[in-house]
Amino acid sequence: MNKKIAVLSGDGIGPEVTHQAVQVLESVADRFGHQFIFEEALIGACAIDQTGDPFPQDTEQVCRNADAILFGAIGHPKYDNDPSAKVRPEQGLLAMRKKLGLYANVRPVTSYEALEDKSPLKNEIVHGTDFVVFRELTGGIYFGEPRGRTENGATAFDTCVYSRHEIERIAHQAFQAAQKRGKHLTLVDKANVLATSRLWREVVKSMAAGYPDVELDFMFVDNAAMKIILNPGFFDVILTENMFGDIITDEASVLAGSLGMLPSASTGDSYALYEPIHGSYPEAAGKNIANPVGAILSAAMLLEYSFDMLEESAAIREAVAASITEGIVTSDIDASSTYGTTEVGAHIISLLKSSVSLKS
Ligand SMILES: NC(=O)c1ccc[n+]([C@@H]2O[C@H](COP(=O)([O-])OP(=O)(O)OC[C@H]3O[C@@H](n4cnc5c(N)ncnc54)[C@H](O)[C@@H]3O)[C@@H](O)[C@H]2O)c1
Ligand SMILES: CC(C)[C@H](C(=O)O)[C@@H](O)C(=O)O
Ligand SMILES: [Mg+2]
Repeated sequence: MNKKIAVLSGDGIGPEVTHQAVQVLESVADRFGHQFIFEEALIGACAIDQTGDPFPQDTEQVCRNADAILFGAIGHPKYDNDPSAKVRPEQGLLAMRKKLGLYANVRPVTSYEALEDKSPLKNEIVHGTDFVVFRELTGGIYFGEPRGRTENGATAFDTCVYSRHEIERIAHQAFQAAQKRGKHLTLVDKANVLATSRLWREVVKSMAAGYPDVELDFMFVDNAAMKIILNPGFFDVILTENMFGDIITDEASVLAGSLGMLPSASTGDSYALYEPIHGSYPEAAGKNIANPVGAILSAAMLLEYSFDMLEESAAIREAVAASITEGIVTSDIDASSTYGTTEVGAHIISLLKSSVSLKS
């Protein structure tokens, strides 16, 4: 198959981990007889430096022309530490999500048996963790208007807005995912306080009759933050709004071993983008210590979701799991490890090659 992939590496560790994901995709193409054409484009702080715009028109066009988009991470301390900055890297990411209509962010959370002993949590808690978070990505407090400061600057305000339509379209996806998995959907919200959460509850409840085989329950986000760590086995599919989903998935990454482990798919009606859930981890940039697994597993999601290449994506997941079992991991997973980003990526590729040649 011939496919065009837009590659937006971004800032900090973004280029390092994305490079490993691209190498993995090249290796898949080689072994399975596909042709992937990669087109790079700027986003985030590096785009501001070169064009003044965190999501330039050229980048948008590259995304629209591609069959799928692979994204790294954006963000730079010079903006994080300057609250008065008018243009920020994060605006590029948010503009991209909004303009491309990427409303459903799917974040799978799985634990690895080989990492249970290294977890700060007890083995029996981490063991068998396997749930997926459907995070709404283009609404809520991230985008609501009005937002800003009063004239004298003494007060700031953001607005959380959700419409029935925005809730329904992602809720259908979460119900359908639950039907294919453990048939259990949990809506995480703050309906005891927020009007938007009460609308989420009303809409999702009204849809439940269409999915009679799915058990639906509701949990307040503060309780969910605790239960995810205490009893992750309770969860199968979590559906939640934009900001709650952002926060609980960083927390959930502890179950997988590190924030560097979790991949995601950001999908809409016309485009799909794949991104590790972590940020640009500026302290690690250029040091060859970032965990590339979240980016590599995002490439596996890309093959599965956008290209329907199930065998290819499974091969990547198996190679990642085997590499972890062999202890070839970065230092965020095992502090005594001497393997860096490139060594872990190269090892996953070597496992991928040998597993494919064994099968053929
Ligand atoms: N999607 C994105 O592009 C995205 C996501 C989150 C944060 N950010 C941006 O990234 C910058 C840094 O933010 P932050 O420090 O809060 O979040 P971060 O995700 O970059 O890093 C937080 C911590 O997670 C760990 N970590 C993250 N990725 C890792 C990896 N691949 N391997 C090993 N450990 C990893 C590190 O301990 C790090 O200190 C900010 O500018 C922020 O706005 C961007
Ligand atoms: C950088 C930031 C805007 C972004 C978000 O909050 O969505 C990030 O944390 C993420 O998880 O992708
Ligand atoms: Mg986040």
